[in-house]
Amino acid sequence: MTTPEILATQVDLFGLMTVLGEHLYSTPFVALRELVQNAHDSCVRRRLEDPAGFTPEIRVVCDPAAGTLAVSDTGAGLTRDEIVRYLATIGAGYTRKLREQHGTDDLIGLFGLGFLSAFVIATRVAVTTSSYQSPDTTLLYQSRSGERFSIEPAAARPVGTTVTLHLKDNFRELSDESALRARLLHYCALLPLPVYVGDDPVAVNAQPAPWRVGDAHPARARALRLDFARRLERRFEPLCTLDIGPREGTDVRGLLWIHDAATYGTSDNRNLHVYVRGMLLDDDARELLPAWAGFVSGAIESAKLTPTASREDLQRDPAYRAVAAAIAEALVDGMKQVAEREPEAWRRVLLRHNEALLGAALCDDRLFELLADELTVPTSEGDLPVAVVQRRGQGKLYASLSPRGGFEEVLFRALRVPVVVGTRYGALPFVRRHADRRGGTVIELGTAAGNKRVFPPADLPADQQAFLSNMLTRPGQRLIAARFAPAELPLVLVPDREAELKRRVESDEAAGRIASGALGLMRMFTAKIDATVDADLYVNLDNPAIARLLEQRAGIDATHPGVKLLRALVAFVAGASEAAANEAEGLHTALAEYGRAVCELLDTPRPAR
Ligand SMILES: Nc1ncnc2c1ncn2[C@@H]1O[C@H](COP(=O)(O)OP(=O)(O)OP(=O)(O)O)[C@@H](O)[C@H]1O
Repeated sequence: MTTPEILATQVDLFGLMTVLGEHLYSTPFVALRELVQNAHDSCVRRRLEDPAGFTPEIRVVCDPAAGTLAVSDTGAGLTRDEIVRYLATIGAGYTRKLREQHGTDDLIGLFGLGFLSAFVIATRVAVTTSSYQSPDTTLLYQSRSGERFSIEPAAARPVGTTVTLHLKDNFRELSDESALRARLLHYCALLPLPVYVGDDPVAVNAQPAPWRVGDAHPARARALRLDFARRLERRFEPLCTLDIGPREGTDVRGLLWIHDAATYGTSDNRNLHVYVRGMLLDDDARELLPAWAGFVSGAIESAKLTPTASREDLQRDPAYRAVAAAIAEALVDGMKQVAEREPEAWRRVLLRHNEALLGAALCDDRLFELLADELTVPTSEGDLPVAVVQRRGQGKLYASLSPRGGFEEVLFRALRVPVVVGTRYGALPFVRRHADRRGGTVIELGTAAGNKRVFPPADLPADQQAFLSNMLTRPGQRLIAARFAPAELPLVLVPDREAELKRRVESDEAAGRIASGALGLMRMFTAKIDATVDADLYVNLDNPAIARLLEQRAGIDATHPGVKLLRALVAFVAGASEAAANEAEGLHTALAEYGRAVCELLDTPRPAR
């Protein structure tokens, strides 16, 4: 048996850097975050190991002319041995050891990788450091690629560390102070230690997170929250804020805000900043917000969330799910509170996000209860609350499923009853839920069941039925005798939507528009549709003109001006429907017939009164 050869795995540092720079982090700029985080951890270390007279401070200074960026801290510093063992050893760090020793939750570093990301944005990295363990010694670490490095004595400095990056050309914007400040504001908003930029005496994170501030006057607390939201929100003006307070089973705290910009039902402008131990981990954790909350942004912190190695994503573990559940709860509770305490803001929320809220109310029963009387649904008479639609429909909620104004419009405009536009986002399900919860009947116009309710059929002897049919219908129309309101409306033509579809699918034109496979399938379906009737003509027996027509039927034929006028009316009401919209010819004939009938009536001497 031969002894196996034992070899050490080689690390291609250049390859590893490419993975880090291009794949592990969403943007190489997060190197800045990593350096600030190291400075923070170093201050925590000093507080634990050498607290006497220690004032923690982190300062980030840039020099646009030189293209450099330097992150300084007053932390523990590093000895020569520590530089080699921790700073320059990938996957190792003192931070992890410190956490294990002290069981502290304050430290951020975990993986021993972060420092490496500096080489993704810098051509050269220089670190001057003086350890509290040997304050008389200052060392300079330098490296171009992270692969090889030098250590040499340097001019004395106070205990602490300064990491200077000579930025690559494409990352030079970090040497611009305002760009730097904007990024730091996001990264460090919740960091408990002060982070200064340049020689500014005020820290970028001087304003504490609102949920960490003790009891403030309600108006001041509200202003603080809005101010915090404004600083973090990049796209929208915050309209109002909602607190995420402590809840059982999770440590999540934070703030949500509703955008002061209109959304549609399907708009998804969700955004969530997630901080873990004060550092921004994920600036787009939208999945933690409920899917219906397309109009909400926020910032949260939780020490229970575990970052993935990229530290820009979160592990989808039970803690993650608990945080998501707590956020959803807080959002619903928060909306209730805004409704109660901030009527002006609430009015704006409803105005801006009515359509999205229709969808939201369907996803959460408590939201439904909150919003049922506040939201409006689109109707033929404009946007109206469901209760109003119901009142004007005398207890019934009429909804149309047709995308364009059809017979429903003619009929219901005559009745002055609003019809819900059932094809718009959330409208019909919301109305149905409303009827379920608050009572009421939804009548879906255009469906067989709906039509039966709107036009209750009436008995008519066969000969009278045949007479009306001969006088008023053209081929393809079926006459149905009915009694319906308003009595002033003599007839309504209701196109058969399935027959309409059959005609469209089977037309030559469709062959060009629909992929042939799909067309074949659709034709199999439409072949079963009886298209001999393409519209039902509901004739209103309660209408005086129809009643008179029936009374005088013995002396009337199709040339009678009264019949011509009614036939023209059929064409006019058909004109409002989609099917007939293309039948310009039919409308034209009807207009001519209408004109002739009027002339005949004018020419007929009126009986003396
Ligand atoms: N500014 C600093 N002051 C003192 N020590 C530092 C500093 N920066 C880095 N170090 C040391 O170098 C080690 C490695 O840093 P690195 O950023 O690579 O990893 P980490 O911070 O431990 O973990 P993570 O990859 O999760 O950030 C740290 O654990 C710390 O011991």
